[in-house]
Amino acid sequence: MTPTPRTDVFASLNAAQARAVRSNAATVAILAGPGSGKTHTLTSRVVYLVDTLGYQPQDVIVATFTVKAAREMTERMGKALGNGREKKIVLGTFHSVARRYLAAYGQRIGLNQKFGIADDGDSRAIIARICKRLQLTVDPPMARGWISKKKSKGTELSTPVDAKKAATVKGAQMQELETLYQEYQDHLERSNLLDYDDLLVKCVELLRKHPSCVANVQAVLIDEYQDTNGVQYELMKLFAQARHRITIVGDPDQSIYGWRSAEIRNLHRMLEEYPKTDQVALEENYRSSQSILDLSLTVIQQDTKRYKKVLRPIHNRGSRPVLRRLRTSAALSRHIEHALGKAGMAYKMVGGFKFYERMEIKVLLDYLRVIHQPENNDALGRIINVPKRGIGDVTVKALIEEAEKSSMSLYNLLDKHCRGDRIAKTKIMKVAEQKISGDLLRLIRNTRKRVEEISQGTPFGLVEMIEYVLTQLKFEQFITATYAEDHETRWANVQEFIGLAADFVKDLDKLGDDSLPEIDGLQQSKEMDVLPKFLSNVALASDVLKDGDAEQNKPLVTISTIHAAKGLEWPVVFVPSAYNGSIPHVRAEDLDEERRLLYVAMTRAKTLLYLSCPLYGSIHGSGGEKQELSPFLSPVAKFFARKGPCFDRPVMSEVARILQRTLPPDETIYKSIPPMTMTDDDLFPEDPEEVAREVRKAGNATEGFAYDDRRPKRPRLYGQASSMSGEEEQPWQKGYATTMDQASSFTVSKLPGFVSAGSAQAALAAAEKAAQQKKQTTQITKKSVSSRPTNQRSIMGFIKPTSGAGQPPTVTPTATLPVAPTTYRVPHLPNAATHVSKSAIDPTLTSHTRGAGRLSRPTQPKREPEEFKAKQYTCFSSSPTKPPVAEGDENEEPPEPTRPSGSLHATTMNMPKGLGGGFRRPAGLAREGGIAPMERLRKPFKPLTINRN
Ligand SMILES: Nc1ncnc2c1ncn2[C@@H]1O[C@H](COP(=O)(O)OP(=O)(O)OP(=O)(O)O)[C@@H](O)[C@H]1O
Repeated sequence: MTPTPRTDVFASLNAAQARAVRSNAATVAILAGPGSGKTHTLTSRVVYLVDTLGYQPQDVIVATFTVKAAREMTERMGKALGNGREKKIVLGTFHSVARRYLAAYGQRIGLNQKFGIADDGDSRAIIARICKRLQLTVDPPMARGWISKKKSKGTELSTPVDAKKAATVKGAQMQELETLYQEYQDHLERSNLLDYDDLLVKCVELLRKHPSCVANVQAVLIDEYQDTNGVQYELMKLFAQARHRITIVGDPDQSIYGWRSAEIRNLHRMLEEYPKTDQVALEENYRSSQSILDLSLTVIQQDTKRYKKVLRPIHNRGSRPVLRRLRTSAALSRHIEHALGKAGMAYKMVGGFKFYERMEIKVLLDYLRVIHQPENNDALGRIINVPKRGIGDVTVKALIEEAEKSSMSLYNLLDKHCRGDRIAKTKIMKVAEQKISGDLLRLIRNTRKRVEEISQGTPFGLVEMIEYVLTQLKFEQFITATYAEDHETRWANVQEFIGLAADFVKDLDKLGDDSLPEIDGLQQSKEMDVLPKFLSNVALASDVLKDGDAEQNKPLVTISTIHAAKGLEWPVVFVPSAYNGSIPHVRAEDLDEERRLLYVAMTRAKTLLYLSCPLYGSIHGSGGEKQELSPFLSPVAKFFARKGPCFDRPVMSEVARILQRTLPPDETIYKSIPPMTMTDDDLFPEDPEEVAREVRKAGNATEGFAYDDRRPKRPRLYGQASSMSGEEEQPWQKGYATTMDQASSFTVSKLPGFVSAGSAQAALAAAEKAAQQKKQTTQITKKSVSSRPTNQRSIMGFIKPTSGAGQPPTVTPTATLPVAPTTYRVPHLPNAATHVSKSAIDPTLTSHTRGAGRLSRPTQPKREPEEFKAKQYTCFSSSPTKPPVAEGDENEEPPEPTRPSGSLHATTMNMPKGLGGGFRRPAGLAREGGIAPMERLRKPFKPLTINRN
């Protein structure tokens, strides 16, 4: 078939990017800083390999770090390749590509083709149960981390760090860990389950023993290479074993997954193992303003051991990044969500609590898992009493033990027993028989039977199956009876789940079958059912594009963990809680990784960057004590502005220029701002302490006086309509799409961790319906021979820490903002359409006062404590205002705040939850002091925040 007309892949590439794309070397390493177009270059290389060199798309493997990156690449390649050729590329996360190989060829290494995936929750539960049963003294979360590290290290790498760590695990404890490891593996095997690490380990085993499975592979390309771990490195080599053609892109400065066994040394390994690697350095940053880039570099350059590299901004200086001292600034996403909800601004949550980890969704998924794989004892154990069937935890445990003793699956044991074949004649079995024979087994049996009948033409797809299960279980009644307070929201989640399943089925058609290409003489097992594909997608999806929202391109604020923000970009970025204890996190083991994390956060911003640090912490997070600015920021704090820019025309023009968008007329920009409203960043004082002192001096520090750092009675700057979303706006369109072209929508997870407008709508509808029902009824229930040209710097700059000679630091350590060399180019982008409209303010807007300088501070009105108390409010990055500390009383215990502080990033200690790790989870709706669910549900645009991490 003749490919359809394609776009010129080189049109959107600079010289270095183009060189990387057309490199003839077998191995190519593109290592560059943030925003330099690594992902864009990698994608373009795939297009070049297929379109120009004529590689068959199905002979190319592309491994990305997230599901979202995989989708975006597919989309971009689709536009460039045409004829749906992108669907044939074997593209996905390491885990999903490994799963595809195991599904197709796993039987060669003895895998049952119908293997399931044990997700994090499953692994945690299995380990905890073994620890309890064998009375092990090891901490289950620590043990789980140990097992995962042992698997993800790969077989080729053993490091001094690991040896040192192993020495700290004493003899007896090591013995326990080994026993636990063995038991855990045995259990997974019996249940025909593979955990995430196993997917990679087993795929390594398969490809070592059966290289023929990848005999067709012409090229392997890896995104975000700095975050690959040992076993992923081995897998990369094995994928490429036929022709050894590998292209990697990465940035050591953005290595933030050390806590998940990522090996920053994989880069050395690759350059040593493939000495002829063509190294390409990309030195231009297309994303951020010069000021943002310069300040981000001052942060990362504090790490003297890092690989230095050049990164030049192509954009103008832009507005100076802001570092705000606020009296309080709660990192808890809940406060931010609340403030956004209050302002009527739509938002989405990324990297938080996973959608499919919500109880009602988990239960449904477990039913589907048992239907697909009845031998999954864990899943069956979890649903045996949901909805309630009168079987307690002790009985469930005893039943699982009984099944393990009888060397059969719990399902088979119960099934045989209830059919009269009484293998185990225990009392437990009798109890189980009485309580479950009626519905559970029948439901599983009937559903499986219906699935088998599909081949005979019965329409019983995934959605029908879910609906059938819901009806049989009377699930809505069960939700209503069990979760009295937030049943509408939970039922709305169930509706959302059905919608996601429907989308998945549609996507299978749209994105194509993910089966592997046929290789001559090699037989593959084919996955015929949608259910196993859906289940593995759920288990492997960490963040997926929600097509609906992308299509509607809804403007949304994104609240995200820093880890989940990796690879993405936004016009404006806020980083709250930049204090010592939050970043670096108080429990962090690797300070350099924490610094890199802050660097990743800062370099996501295109035009405006705000960081904030609270003066005081919370009682739970930091004992209510005075907070110190993050040590990564304190040496460079003087370079930041103390408050944000005033959004006057010059600033807005600069923003438009950097974003390469047309600047809308004043009318559009300021239409939602009430007359006489200032666009200065004066909602909070520059120095909250100074204000407090002045207020006290003025005699307002009366007993019990609550200091308020808000300006009195200031109209809101945001309204229902955002200027960026104005209909008149005509966004600049590039001839290609990259990572962030759909910034406002693509981080919306298809399955986990998001709150979509659909869900909110469904919740509202459900709330309404429930309210009506209530009225009527009563309650129911990476050395090298370089081929690089002379004008390209060596990539070895990444490997050898330099002393600075020959590699001028980007930022000069003076108290003025680092000035860019005059050789910096003012952006010249082929498609840039920066039209700055007339400079005069539209006459109809003359009534708007936009502040141009420092404003005099209004006098703080004297307030009575009770009056203040009643007016406390939560704003973006703020927790409720605390009462003042009277002079002389600074050492006194501060009053207890109402909310604990938390951070929106994971640390080296976040993985083992039992060690106190894990993201702090904002309270659920039902938590005391929270927002009443019904009240939230009744408000339009009121987002849901239930059970989110
Ligand atoms: N040659 C180019 N001309 C214009 N814009 C470009 C070019 N190359 C990349 N960009 C733009 O720069 C931005 C960053 O690109 P990309 O996401 O590929 O960078 P990256 O190096 O992968 O970033 P990070 O490491 O931070 O994830 C994108 O908005 C992309 O459109």
